[in-house]
Amino acid sequence: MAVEKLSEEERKSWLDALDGWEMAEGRDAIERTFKFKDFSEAWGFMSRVALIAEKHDHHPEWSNVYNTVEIALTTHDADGLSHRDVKMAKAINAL
Ligand SMILES: C[C@H](O)[C@H](O)[C@H]1CNC2=NC(N)=NC(=O)C2=N1
Repeated sequence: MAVEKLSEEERKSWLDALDGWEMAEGRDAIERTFKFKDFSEAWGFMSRVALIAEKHDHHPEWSNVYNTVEIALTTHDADGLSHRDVKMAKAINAL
């Protein structure tokens, strides 16, 4: 299903407002690193993100090493950033 990429205007206003997320190097994606006390807390967070991802039908690219979770958001159906990524980043930040 095709989705529109974010326009220049939308990028300026929306991406700035996303606490902690940065543009990825060399690709049209946003990234954020989350640190937790230990693996159990990191995994708990990932479980909650997984439920949000299913609800939004929008899935993160991510990795976990012990207490650290790295998340990249991009829209495969748009081959770049779309409003879906902004929505998802906001929902993750609200956890
Ligand atoms: C069929 C299904 O709705 C699509 O494949 C969804 C699933 N999750 C997705 N996740 C992400 N990150 N990008 C997508 O384009 C995407 N598309």
